[in-house]
Amino acid sequence: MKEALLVLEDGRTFRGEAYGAIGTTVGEAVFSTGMTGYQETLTDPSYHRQVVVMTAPHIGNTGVNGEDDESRKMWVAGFVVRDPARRPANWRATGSLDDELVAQGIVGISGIDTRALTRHLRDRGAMRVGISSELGGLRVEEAAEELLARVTAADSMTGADLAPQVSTDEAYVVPAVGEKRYTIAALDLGIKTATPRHLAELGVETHVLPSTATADQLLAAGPDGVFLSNGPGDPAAADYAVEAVRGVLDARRPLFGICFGNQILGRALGLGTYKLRFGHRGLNQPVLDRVSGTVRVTSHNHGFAVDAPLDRPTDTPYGQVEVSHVGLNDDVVEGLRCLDVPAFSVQFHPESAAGPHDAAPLFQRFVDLMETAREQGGDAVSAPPVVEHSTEEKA
Ligand SMILES: NC(=O)CC[C@H](N)C(=O)O
Repeated sequence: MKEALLVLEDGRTFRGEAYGAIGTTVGEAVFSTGMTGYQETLTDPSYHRQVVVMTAPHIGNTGVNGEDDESRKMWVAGFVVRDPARRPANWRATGSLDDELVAQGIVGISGIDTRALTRHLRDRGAMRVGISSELGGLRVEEAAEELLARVTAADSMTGADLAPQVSTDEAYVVPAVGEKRYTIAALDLGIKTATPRHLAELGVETHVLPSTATADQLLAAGPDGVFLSNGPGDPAAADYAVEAVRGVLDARRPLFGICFGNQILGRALGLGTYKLRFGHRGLNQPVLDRVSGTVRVTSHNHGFAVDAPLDRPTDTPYGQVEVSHVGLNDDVVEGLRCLDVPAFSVQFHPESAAGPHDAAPLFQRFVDLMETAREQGGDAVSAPPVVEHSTEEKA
């Protein structure tokens, strides 16, 4: 076993064993409470520059497979686990997680008391961290000191503009499954593969455009709607996306955003965003859908949130917006619904990769909005329809 070290920016140090690629890495320490779905987590572009601590104690049990990647590669800056599986066992497995981490150069650490580490992050907040498995014969104290210097020199997540680093360089199209009924433009701020796949099943052809696409570029092909994806970094740093969204709102095209997209819509409307102390990352976050009165158990991965009053609609240059969804653990804004333009968004993940399917009907809500726009002809459409979908529909 090769020794490895984890050092948090406040100096707290954990000793463990090298896991995945040998090396040194720094990033923002965050914890995910998902019991499953590590492959989707590792390949979710929203985790770019984050070192993910898994609270589930056994990781790697089902290995990796050729179907569950959410993008072209693993994006996490580092991976922290307690007890890696010694060998994978699953009918879909094509390899072991450990080998895949090595192949993709992801530095990890195992044998960590992830409960103690998570409690520390929960109490003190997300912070910068370093992992190193190249201690170079130094005493642990010396190695920890060296690593701490690298951690405190690293960029913080606040103010980080990361979407262009993960976005596609070239536009591409994901065709509809079966008959094509709608065409949308998707702003790729860090899109996951499951998203266009869900839309495709509803007859939607998705034209994925790079993160820096302008409103004119998004609207060039005359799409039925515009989609804003999830993505890494601080929404306060993505002014180009805010500008693009304002152009889409001006054009009154139906618009749906998720996660980073929710934050960007919020900013486009003039709302602020702020950094949560330790964020929401996991698969079982309860969210109240205030429009339908339903509680949905949802998949989350966010460290920032929109700042908006919960008790009344807010006046914006685009009319009024109300908070449509609220996190039941902490009253964080989890969704926005414009009342005077055809736009809405959620902070969580209806593509549910990984996670429960409770929120999948939101894609249908986007389709309903595009259908209404088509029937009424652009300008007449205002608020997204209030629809009560049963959770079985998509399960
Ligand atoms: N999954 C996401 O889109 C994350 C959005 C943003 N980077 C945050 O941390 O809040």
